Amino acid sequence: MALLALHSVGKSYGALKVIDAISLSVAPGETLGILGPNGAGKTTLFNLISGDVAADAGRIEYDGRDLGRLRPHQRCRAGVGRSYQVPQPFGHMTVFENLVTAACFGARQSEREAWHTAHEVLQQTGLAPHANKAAGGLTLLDRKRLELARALATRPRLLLLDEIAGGLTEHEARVLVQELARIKAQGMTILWIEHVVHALLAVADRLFVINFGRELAQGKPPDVMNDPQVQRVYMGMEA
Ligand SMILES: Nc1ncnc2c1ncn2[C@@H]1O[C@H](COP(=O)(O)OP(=O)(O)OP(=O)(O)O)[C@@H](O)[C@H]1O
Repeated sequence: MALLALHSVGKSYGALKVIDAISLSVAPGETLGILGPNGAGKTTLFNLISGDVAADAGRIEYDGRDLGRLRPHQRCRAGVGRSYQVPQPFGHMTVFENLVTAACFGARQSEREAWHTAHEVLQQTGLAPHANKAAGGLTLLDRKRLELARALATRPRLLLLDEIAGGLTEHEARVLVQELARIKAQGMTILWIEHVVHALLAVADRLFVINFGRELAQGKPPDVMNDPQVQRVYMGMEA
């Protein structure tokens, strides 16, 4: 059974259909990469899954359960963790405190459990040397890592990553990809929006391409990348 399934999900803002009858599913342990031009509706899709925005059509099932009635914090506690395109740490708090907060509120852990989780996630994401630094003073790579770490500290089964490699150097993106590959190898189910295509291709099992809120293509990465419609719309190449 799929861990996440969207059935004809839709969202409009006034006359603008931002998400139009999207159906997709993600199997446990699978990484689905989401591609699409700017403004295609990718972040809105995440907002619908995390509950930041309410769908006005269709059904979203997580682990066989209708997410529709759950508020964002309830979805998080059910195991849906996410990162944001623009990192959103508590800047005045340390990295460690940010992780403890995520574990306490996102996973309902006791303070003791949350400390344990924070230590584990610091190791997992390479942030241990920065544990006592204020989150607001981190480099872009470390802010991206913290965004990933905060999502992991909520103890998700499904991880939604929104442009986690955006703005990084080639080397930094490679480091992040290695971290994500390790997380995936531990069995995490991942939905990853990314414009840095080579980073996405290094981890994704399947790709899903959105254009104007609709599905343009989905399937195995080589098939999708060679699809003439995808090449024309997404990469600006003539078929
Ligand atoms: N709250 C809102 N009110 C009105 N329009 C919105 C709102 N949120 C998003 N939109 C519009 O919906 C469309 C899709 O936006 P979205 O952020 O989901 O795209 P995206 O694919 O994530 O883009 P990018 O790759 O640039 O991050 C855009 O036209 C955007 O302007």
